[in-house]
Amino acid sequence: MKIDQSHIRNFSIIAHIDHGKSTLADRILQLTGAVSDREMKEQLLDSMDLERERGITIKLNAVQLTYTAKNGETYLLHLIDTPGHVDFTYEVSRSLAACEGAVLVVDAAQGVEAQTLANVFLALDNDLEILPVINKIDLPSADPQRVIQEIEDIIGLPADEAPLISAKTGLNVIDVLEDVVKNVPAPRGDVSHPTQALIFDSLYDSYRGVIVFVCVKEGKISVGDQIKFMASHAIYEVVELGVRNPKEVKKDSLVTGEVGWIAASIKSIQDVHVGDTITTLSQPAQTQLPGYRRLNPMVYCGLYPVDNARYKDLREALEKMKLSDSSLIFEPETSQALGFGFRCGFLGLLHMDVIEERLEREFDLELIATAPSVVYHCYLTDGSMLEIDNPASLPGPQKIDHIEEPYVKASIMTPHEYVGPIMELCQSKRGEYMDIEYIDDLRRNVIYMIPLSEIVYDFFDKLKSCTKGYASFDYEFDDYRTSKLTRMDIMLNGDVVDALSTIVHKDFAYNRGRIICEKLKEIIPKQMFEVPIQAALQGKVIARTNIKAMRKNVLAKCYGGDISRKKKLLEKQKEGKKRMKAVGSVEIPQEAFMAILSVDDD
Ligand SMILES: Nc1nc2c(ncn2[C@@H]2O[C@H](COP(=O)(O)OP(=O)(O)OP(=O)(O)O)[C@@H](O)[C@H]2O)c(=O)[nH]1
Repeated sequence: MKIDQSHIRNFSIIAHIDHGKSTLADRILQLTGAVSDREMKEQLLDSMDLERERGITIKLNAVQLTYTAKNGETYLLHLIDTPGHVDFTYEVSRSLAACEGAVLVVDAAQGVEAQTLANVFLALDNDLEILPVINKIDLPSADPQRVIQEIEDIIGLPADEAPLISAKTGLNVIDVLEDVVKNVPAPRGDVSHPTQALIFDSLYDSYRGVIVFVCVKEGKISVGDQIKFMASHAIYEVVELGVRNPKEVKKDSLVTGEVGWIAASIKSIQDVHVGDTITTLSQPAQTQLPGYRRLNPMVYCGLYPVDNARYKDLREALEKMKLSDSSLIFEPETSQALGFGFRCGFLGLLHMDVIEERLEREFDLELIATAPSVVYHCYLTDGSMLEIDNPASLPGPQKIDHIEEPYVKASIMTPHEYVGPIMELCQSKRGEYMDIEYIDDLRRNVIYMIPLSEIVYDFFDKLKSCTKGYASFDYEFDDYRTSKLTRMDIMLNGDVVDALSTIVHKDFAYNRGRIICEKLKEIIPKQMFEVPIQAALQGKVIARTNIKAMRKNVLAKCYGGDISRKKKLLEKQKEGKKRMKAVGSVEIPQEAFMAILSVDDD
């Protein structure tokens, strides 16, 4: 069936985590008959195990649906799934750039939350028509009127006609589709123009090479066309292309307004970047679509195979992972303690966790991860600047003029009764007070400038515990500021373990040093001999303890993750000795490398 461009609707669903985005997507797939009820697996769009387990959406996916509206006309809908977490902001933004509209799902019991706002801003940046939808009205605690008022007051969108739905039961979901058909504009491009297709995702297929997901903004792409990736200048011939509905369907061409996949025997993984523009050599475009940027990772850590012989496997796994995730970066690194591995850069902490877990699960690797670090700007006395993403590579103090660290602007949305504890927490993390915004009678938005390195430590967990999980947190990079920073080394049995070095604020160094030594003492199992643990600043020992007692329960306090992280830790712990690394004469378990994170300064 041929459907005219005026009857195409490209849209995303955006929401704060857990407000029901995936559930709504499932219902829409069912309603449009894309999947039969029997085929319906819960949360079909979230295809990765890991996502399902964690209940977060990481990968983008796009499906083509046909929908016959109440006006009797048939529309072609492209539903583009966006990842929901702040770490994936760039991918969200790119996937939104492929759309003309966004369905904004707001939980009728929770109301507007931090990421609701963040996503709305991204949608506005991309000039999208935003359609609010109130979900979970089946819940006894639902208060749709209050939420409608919030959407109008906080976001400034008219919401009195927003569909009131239950994605769970399917109630009124059809109204969402009617809303999309009526209010989302058709794609604007022209099929006779030079071709411009936006890459918003890619994945690696071992038979066909890299599969690229695109939205054709202008012109068309056909099987056999020579295509060019405008940022990387690479040229390939299209072997196959098509759409997903959600099964893969092959087609002869993708025309303006369509969203689909392209296979072109792409073997070089470096050629494909999310956000880049594809054009054809027969109808070449002069300019790229706007918005492409290289991503700067915010958090780095070292990843090492437990078994050194698997270094090559780790490299291959990272290369493959990079295909579906252009924001991952890595380069070889060696550590005296851990051998050969990679320094990897991530967009944020969740991103790091997810990549690590996928590497272990999908590639059957056992990894040791070092504590995450941010990127410091180290200004030397000769006037030059070094970017330091690994504490071990910080030069000696006599060469350093000053060091700058990244600060983020943190917005914490919270019930008003937790404002006090949150301010105390932020203050203890070297935060600088900016503002408290009044949202409504019950809620406030607390804004602080905080060093990213403090968030990399145990900020999330602390925040959760001091607000009983009621606060939601969002951060964005602000700028670099000068701080009194220094490297703290940890010595085991007299040897510096490079993978345990951290960069710390001088005022906190003594306390942290002491706690880390204590913590390592708990975690590192008893050896055949007594092992001194020391913390040192520039060669000067500031804390010391000895390992000799029986091993204690590692879970008690180490690496204060949330429940799932603790479980992960427990599992790793069960595997026991396997995950040990012999460092000099001392066996160190994985937890030790993370323990330096969960340091209580109080
Ligand atoms: N009672 C009720 N529960 C719902 C409704 N819609 C979704 N849920 C539940 O809310 C939880 C979160 O729903 P998801 O669809 O996974 O939320 P999401 O926004 O996709 O979450 P992320 O993928 O983490 O961003 C699940 O347990 C759903 O079963 C609804 O209409 N009513």
